[in-house]
Amino acid sequence: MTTAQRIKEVEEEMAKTQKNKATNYHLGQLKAKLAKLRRELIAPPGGGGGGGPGLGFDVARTGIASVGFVGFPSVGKSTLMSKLTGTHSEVASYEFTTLTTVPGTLQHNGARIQVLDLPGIIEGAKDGKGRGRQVIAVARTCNLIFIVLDVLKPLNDLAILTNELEGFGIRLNKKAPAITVKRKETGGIAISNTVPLTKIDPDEIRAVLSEYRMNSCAISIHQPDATIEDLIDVIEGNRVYVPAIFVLNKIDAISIEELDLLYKIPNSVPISSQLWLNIDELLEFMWEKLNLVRIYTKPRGQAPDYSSPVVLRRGRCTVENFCNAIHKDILKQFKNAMVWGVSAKHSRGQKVGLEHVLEDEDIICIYKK
Ligand SMILES: Nc1nc2c(ncn2[C@@H]2O[C@H](COP(=O)(O)OP(=O)(O)OP(=O)(O)O)[C@@H](O)[C@H]2O)c(=O)[nH]1
Ligand SMILES: [K+]
Ligand SMILES: [Mg+2]
Repeated sequence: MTTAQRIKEVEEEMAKTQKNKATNYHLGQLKAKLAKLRRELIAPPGGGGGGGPGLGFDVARTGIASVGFVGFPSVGKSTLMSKLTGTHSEVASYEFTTLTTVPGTLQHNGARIQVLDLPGIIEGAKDGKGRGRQVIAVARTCNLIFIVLDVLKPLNDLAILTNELEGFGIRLNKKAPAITVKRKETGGIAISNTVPLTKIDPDEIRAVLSEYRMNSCAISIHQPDATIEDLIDVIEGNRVYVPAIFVLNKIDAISIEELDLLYKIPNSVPISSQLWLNIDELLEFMWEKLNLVRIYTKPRGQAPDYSSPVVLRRGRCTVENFCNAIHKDILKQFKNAMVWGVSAKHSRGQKVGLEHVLEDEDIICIYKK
């Protein structure tokens, strides 16, 4: 039996098992089995798949961050990408016009952002239908995913696409679960929680641990709504947590009343890529989700240069990161720096060292030895 067939078997078994106190253990086992099978698809034993060479389309990565376009065929991904970046990507009314990754770049708030137009995917993509697995493998490496949807049937399509990406270890708009798992040599299983748990059952936890042959370990849960899926994610460990925007395209085809309803979908932006409607809102939301930090450089005794910020990623935006982003030799000559803006303690500025964490739109002046 192929992995895909075994996955299907487990899924069928899950579908016919009613969820109650008595079946919690069994369902926990099945969920863990499923995760282990899916792992074989993400990174097949013996290599040759997953994030490794061969799977995914090779594109040179440029810019400070990348945005990948995922969606069903003909929802307007290439129309949007071509107009956003000025790079040509074939547009046509037939499905599967785009057959490979088409990269383009976009300048926004002084940052160079790579945009990856991808082939359309269909249900079953993660299990090997069409080029789906290659598309999803590229999406896994992006800093932001645009899920492009046809405004006429957004919710159903969104559910299918989210499920496809989840099957490949991608979690959209989610934080890594606040669960720690410590494996031990002996001592059995210890489960502790710092908050009351509402969605996870001890039987399920034991079933999952047994399925992973983890007979001695300490599980500690710090999140009230933690689920068994969250625990499995932590045990599997190869999940990526990627922000996503649900781009509802082709609003030129619907009425204003219908448009009002769409605004209720979280993380979504309605647009028309063809008539270029509401693209400013999309770009603003993109910027917010990318979580980038702009730093303006101020030469000694001069005004700051607001025209070309150094753009860093949040989480990697210390003064040291800033220096490295300019030139690797700067670190050797670094004495200290003055910083003005949100990260500075005083409005008149603060003298800081390499470990100081910068904030968006801070101004920095570097002093050399
Ligand atoms: N009405 C309307 N049509 C659009 C819009 N954006 C794209 N289209 C049309 O939708 C069709 C598909 O557009 P593409 O940009 O090729 O779609 P795609 O998602 O890249 O398609 P694949 O590469 O085949 O997956 C074309 O006929 C476009 O002209 C829009 O905002 N409104
Ligand atoms: K198309
Ligand atoms: Mg296309």
